[in-house]
Amino acid sequence: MTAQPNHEPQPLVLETRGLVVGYGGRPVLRDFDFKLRPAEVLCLIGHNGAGKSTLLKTLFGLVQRQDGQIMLDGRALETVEPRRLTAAGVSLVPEGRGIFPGLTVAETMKMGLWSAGVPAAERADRLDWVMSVLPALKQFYERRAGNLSGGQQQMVSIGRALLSRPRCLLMDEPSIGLAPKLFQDLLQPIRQLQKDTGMAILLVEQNVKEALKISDRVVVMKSGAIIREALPEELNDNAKLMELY
Ligand SMILES: Nc1ncnc2c1ncn2[C@@H]1O[C@H](COP(=O)(O)OP(=O)(O)OP(=O)(O)O)[C@@H](O)[C@H]1O
Repeated sequence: MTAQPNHEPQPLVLETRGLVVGYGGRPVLRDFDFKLRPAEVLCLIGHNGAGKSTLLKTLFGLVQRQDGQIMLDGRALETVEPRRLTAAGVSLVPEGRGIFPGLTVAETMKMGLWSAGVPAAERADRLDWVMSVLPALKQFYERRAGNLSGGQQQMVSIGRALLSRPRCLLMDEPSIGLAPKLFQDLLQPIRQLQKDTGMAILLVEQNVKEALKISDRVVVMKSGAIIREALPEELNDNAKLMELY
């Protein structure tokens, strides 16, 4: 008997069903259904205050949901907290970079290896791997993070998020404060890594024009709801984007 091809669709990397999240009793996301597919770069855009960061933080367990399900690889998670998500291959590049200005890049990475739970015997190789993805890190490795440019700090933040070798990367406005050229310098290596490894990326961005260049799918949010799903090429002229804002 010949083996039958497996037609089972791959499970979604992350999914929410009926998600409800808010602050102090005021809901931000209501009955929110969302899907992140394997090996895609999904760009999440929308007005300030639409709830994009809230979604990312909730998916990573930094904000607690009030109701609904969060599914990882098709299975509902009982507890959603950063350590559990990191161990399962999800990593977050937080809004505002989240780096300690007084630490050198080397110290930041050392701490990152520890908090990602990388076994001591694998740490040197893991660092080498991150440096192979972002070689520019070597140029300022011994400098204090607080003395670096915005683009360099963002590279440190992304490098730290890669230390766990994630298969799913959540990025909250990595381009904030960066010129378009810097955006591409920073994110093209991540796009390449994503293509090489099949990693899934959820990218929240205000810099829509640059973000669309490296995205496979776009979701537009407004006031806590998804108002449009599209391919990047469907939104690549300003008029179409303006309709959504
Ligand atoms: N810690 C918090 N406490 C209270 N309200 C909050 C908190 N964080 C966010 N909010 C509110 O929740 C709503 C959604 O905010 P969120 O940061 O998720 O939006 P966003 O789409 O990421 O916007 P931005 O692009 O401005 O970051 C906003 O009204 C915001 O004021």
